[in-house]
Amino acid sequence: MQKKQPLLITTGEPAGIGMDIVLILAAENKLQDFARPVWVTADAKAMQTRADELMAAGVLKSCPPWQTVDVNIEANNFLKHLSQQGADDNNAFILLNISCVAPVTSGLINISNSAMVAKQLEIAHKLANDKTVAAIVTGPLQKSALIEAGIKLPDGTMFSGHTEFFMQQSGCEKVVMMLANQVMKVALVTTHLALKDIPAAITADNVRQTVQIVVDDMREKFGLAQPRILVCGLNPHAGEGGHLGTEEIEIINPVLQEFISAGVDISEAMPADTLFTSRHLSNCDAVIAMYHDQGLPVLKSHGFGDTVNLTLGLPYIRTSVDHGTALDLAGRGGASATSLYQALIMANEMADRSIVDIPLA
Ligand SMILES: NC(=O)c1ccc[n+]([C@@H]2O[C@H](COP(=O)([O-])OP(=O)(O)OC[C@H]3O[C@@H](n4cnc5c(N)ncnc54)[C@H](O)[C@@H]3O)[C@@H](O)[C@H]2O)c1
Ligand SMILES: N[C@H](C(=O)O)[C@H](O)COP(=O)(O)O
Repeated sequence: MQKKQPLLITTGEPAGIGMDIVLILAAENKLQDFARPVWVTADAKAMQTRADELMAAGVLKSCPPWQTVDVNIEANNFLKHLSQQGADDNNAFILLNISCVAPVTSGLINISNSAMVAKQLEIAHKLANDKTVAAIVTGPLQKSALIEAGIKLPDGTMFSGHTEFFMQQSGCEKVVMMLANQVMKVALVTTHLALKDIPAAITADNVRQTVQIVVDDMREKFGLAQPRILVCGLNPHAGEGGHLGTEEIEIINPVLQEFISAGVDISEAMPADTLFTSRHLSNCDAVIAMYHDQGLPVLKSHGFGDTVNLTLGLPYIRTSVDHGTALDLAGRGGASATSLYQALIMANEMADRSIVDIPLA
């Protein structure tokens, strides 16, 4: 029987809950809900230790079955490289082993292991870019650990997140971070920026590229022919007619008018405080917010744990959990795997909708 391409999960920071949530889904047989193999990047020894800890904590009744293979990313044919190691799909997942240099302690960051986290992202990009895997589903990483370890983005600037890493590694000029749950979808014009740097990043080009990517991907990835989009202003009361800031008048609205004239169902800049009310949300498919903490706290207050983070505008599918490394919970229990499960469902649906899905021989 021909199989579909795998979903690849990166477990991210080994001291965080990335491995815990994979093990929880595997133990509940939820990784088998997709008609696709599931591959997981992690350190094999650390995964076994984490499973032992979770069994001791009573979170897992037994150790879920997985198969470990070593990763040679330089292999011309990655599938052949795996099959030469006897990889098969009779287990909950295939663990692509990427070794940590230092022992892993649950809940305790060791920046010596940050290179292993970065390696997971490089491997994920390569396998998604050459269509060996159907989609990347990322677990949480600790941005500060990568920064403190001296790991940079591909362009040599400070590491700031998966979104920026995959954008640069793919050679994209712009991608869009969107978080989605049952209540709303929120896309951001700017991502991981200090608050003081945001006004300068709200340029006509940035707003235009963001709207275009959101419109295109709402059509392609969510199957909405005419998405209804509402846009937040940058300033309180969307600038109060220019008395509380002029970005709406000078930058944001002229760009939005271009889209309105072209027939896109999009608002002008609206006061963010009242945009996020049920009257408006019930009549829109996506909100565009100007910056991270304008949109995400509202969204996460309506479904933290059931939200998916996705990157629009990439040449491949990437979804992610909505939470961070939760160091306080790693190896102890209490971590919910629901966001990872939702991220897998969304990635699988997008891959099924995509025409690039190639059956494996
Ligand atoms: N996808 C990602 O890679 C991602 C996303 C958000 C934050 N982060 C990073 O994670 C690190 C820690 O960030 P933070 O402390 O702000 O956020 P966090 O999400 O790690 O933790 C916030 C709170 O939520 C709880 N929590 C988080 N995930 C949970 C889960 N699955 N189940 C139950 N409770 C959960 C934690 O215990 C904590 O109390 C930072 O370095 C941040 O940059 C990474
Ligand atoms: N902004 C994301 C959130 O709050 O969930 C998170 O920092 C992860 O971002 P990346 O996917 O770019 O790592």
